[in-house]
Amino acid sequence: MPYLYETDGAVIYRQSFATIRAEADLARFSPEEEIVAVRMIHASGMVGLERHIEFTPGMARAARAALESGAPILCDARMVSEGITRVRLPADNAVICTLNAEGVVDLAREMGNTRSAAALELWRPHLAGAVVAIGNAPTALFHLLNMLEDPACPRPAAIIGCPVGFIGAAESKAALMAAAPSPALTVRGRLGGSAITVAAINALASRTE
Ligand SMILES: C/C1=C2N=C(/C=C3N=C(/C(C)=C4\N[C@@](C)([C@@H]5N=C1[C@](C)(CCC(=O)O)[C@H]5CC(=O)O)[C@@](C)(CC(=O)O)[C@@H]4CCC(=O)O)[C@@](C)(CC(=O)O)[C@@H]\3CCC(=O)O)C(C)(C)[C@@H]/2CCC(=O)O
Repeated sequence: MPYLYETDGAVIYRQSFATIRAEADLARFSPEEEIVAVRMIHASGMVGLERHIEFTPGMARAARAALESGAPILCDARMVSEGITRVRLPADNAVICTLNAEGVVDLAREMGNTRSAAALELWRPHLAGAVVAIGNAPTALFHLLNMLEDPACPRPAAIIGCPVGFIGAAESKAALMAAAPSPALTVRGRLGGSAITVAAINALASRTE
C-alpha cells in the first residue's frame, strides 16, 4: 500500500502558511514584517518563534528597498548564501560569502579570531548599502558590530543578525539590537540559524509569498 501525501509544492506552501497564520500570534507585526515572520517560522517549523523575532522600526521596508535597488547580500556562511532563491531576487543581486576566500585562514590566525569573523574584513568594499545576512556565527556578528563602531566604516542598509547557539549568540544579538547601527532584524536568545536567516532574505526579496 503506497503512502499518500501532498505532492504539489504550491499547495504545501499555501497550507503551511495558512497553518502558521492560524496558530501563531502575529498581531504585533506590520504587514511587511508579518510576511517575513511567517517565512522564518516556516523554515524553523516552530510556531512560537514569533515571540523571539524583533525588527527595528522600518527594517523590513529598508531591506526590501535596498534589495530592489540592487544591494548585494553579504552572508556569513555558505549555508546562508546557497539557500537564497536566486529567482526571487529583484535585481539579480550579488550574493557574497567570503568565508572560503583566499587568505581568510591566515587572517583569522593573525586576528586570533574565527574564520567567520575574519571573513568580514573582505566585506569592506561591499558594505555600503548592502543587506547583511548572518545566520550562523556569533563571532561574525560581534566582529561586524566592532567594525561599525568606526564611523568611517561604510553602513549596510539593513542587518539580519540571527546567529544560533550557546556561546555568544544571545549576547551578539542583544548587542545588535542595542546598538542598531543599521535597521536590524533578529531572533532573540539561542534560537536562530542559517535556514531562518535565508527565509528572512527570501521573504524580503520578493513581493510574492
Ligand atoms: C562555534 C561554531 C558554531 N557553529 C554552529 C552551528 C553550525 N555550524 C555548522 C557548520 C557546518 C559550520 N560552522 C562554521 C561557521 C564554524 N562553526 C562554529 C565556528 C567554529 C566558529 C563560529 C562562531 O563561533 O562564531 C565556525 C568556524 C570558524 O572558524 O568560523 C563552519 C565554517 C565550520 C566549517 O565547516 O569549517 C561551517 C559553515 C560552513 C558554511 O556554511 O559555509 C553546522 C551545520 C554544524 C555542523 O558543523 O555540523 C551548524 C549550522 C547551524 C546553522 O543554522 O547555521 C553554532 C552552534 C552556531 C556554533 C557557534 C555558537 C555555539 O554556541 O557554539
